[in-house]
Amino acid sequence: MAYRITPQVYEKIKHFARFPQTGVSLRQMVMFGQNPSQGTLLRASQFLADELPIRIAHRVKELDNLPHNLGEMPSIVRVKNWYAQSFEDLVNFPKPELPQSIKERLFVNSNNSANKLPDNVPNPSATSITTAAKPSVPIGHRYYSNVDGIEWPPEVRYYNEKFTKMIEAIKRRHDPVVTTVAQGINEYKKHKESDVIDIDIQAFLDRFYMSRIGIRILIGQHVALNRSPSRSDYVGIICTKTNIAQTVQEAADNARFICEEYYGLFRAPEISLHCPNDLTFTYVPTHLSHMLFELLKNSLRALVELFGDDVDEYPPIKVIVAEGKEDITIKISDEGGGIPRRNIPLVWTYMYTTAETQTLDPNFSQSDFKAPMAGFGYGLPISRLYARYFGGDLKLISMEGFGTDVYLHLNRISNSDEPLH
Ligand SMILES: Nc1ncnc2c1ncn2[C@@H]1O[C@H](COP(=O)(O)OP(=O)(O)OP(=O)(O)O)[C@@H](O)[C@H]1O
Repeated sequence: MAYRITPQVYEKIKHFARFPQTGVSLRQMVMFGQNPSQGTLLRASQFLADELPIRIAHRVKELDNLPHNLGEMPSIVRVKNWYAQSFEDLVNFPKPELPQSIKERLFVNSNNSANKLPDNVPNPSATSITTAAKPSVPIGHRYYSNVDGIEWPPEVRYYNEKFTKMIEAIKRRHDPVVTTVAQGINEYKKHKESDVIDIDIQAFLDRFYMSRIGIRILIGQHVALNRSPSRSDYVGIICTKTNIAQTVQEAADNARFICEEYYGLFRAPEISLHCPNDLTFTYVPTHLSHMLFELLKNSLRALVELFGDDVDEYPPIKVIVAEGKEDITIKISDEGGGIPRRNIPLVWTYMYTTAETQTLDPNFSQSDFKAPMAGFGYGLPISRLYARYFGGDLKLISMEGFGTDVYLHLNRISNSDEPLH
């Protein structure tokens, strides 16, 4: 039977939505997650058991208050039900039953300054996402802190495993959120017979997808710490030695392959890379790959559409990586003809594409778009959210009639606050 939000659950959601969200920086996650004991993991699950329902409740509330009648579109209602269902799973999950002595030990180290995580600094990109950004609650030592030095009874491991399974299922339930919201926007556009996305809807989508990134990082990180055997250089999903040259090369190979398949080319345009081979930094490699792949795909497409699919050679795409104290910047330059200046603001809006629009299957349940060459108009705005998430940014400058330069700034200090609102 289809899930319905009961009035009691609604009341609870409203209650939770009154609490502020607590941000976690990349740096805090790295410091916390090194060789966690079962007790530390238990504290982390307690943090998530408090934090995730708050974040989810904020989203349900927002989905309820959408401008115009977007909230009534069937796909948006579907998404709201997923959020409410996950909220219920979290708040109904039983608290751990532990002997008193263990409970006491669990919080014993929490005032130990050696275990205290550094406070966040304001995210330099947060203000451009929302004008009403409130600072999130400092994480301090309340939640994530290492508790060690004792034998943890089997109940602790058992609880950690069950909790991990539950949040993994939530992550899976939310896999098709981006495509389903996109479907909802399509429904809305048809309804109002216009192609333009209102500014308020655009702002909602930025906040909504940004929050989704945060929730998925928290869950992904927790699952990885509980599940995966520890790999050197990795703390959960974060790699402390993310190699830029290697990541660009892999994204370039993938994008060129897709381009060759899509246009039936013998050889896709070349991509030349200027980057020290040993340049590494702390980042989530899957995010970096995703952004680079999307940007390179755009440049490849622009070149093939400008020069045609039957030329012997295209002007190569140049990828230049610069290492500053604060940022690592990756510039991608193509000679694909650029974008008319009038259209520049549009490239950051969702659903703006010059490719033939793809139809979205309403029952589509894949986690992300399965890489066609182009067609949803999500590549740039979503990549910018990923970049901003950890304090970076994405900028695009075009010379119409010549080509486009995209600057991907990645913040290497990585202690900026999560952009929550
Ligand atoms: N390097 C570029 N050169 C020329 N035009 C570009 C470039 N990058 C983006 N664009 C324009 O911006 C539009 C939006 O790009 P975006 O990456 O957001 O979506 P898309 O590539 O159309 O679809 P997808 O969701 O599959 O990424 C493109 O359709 C294209 O018209």
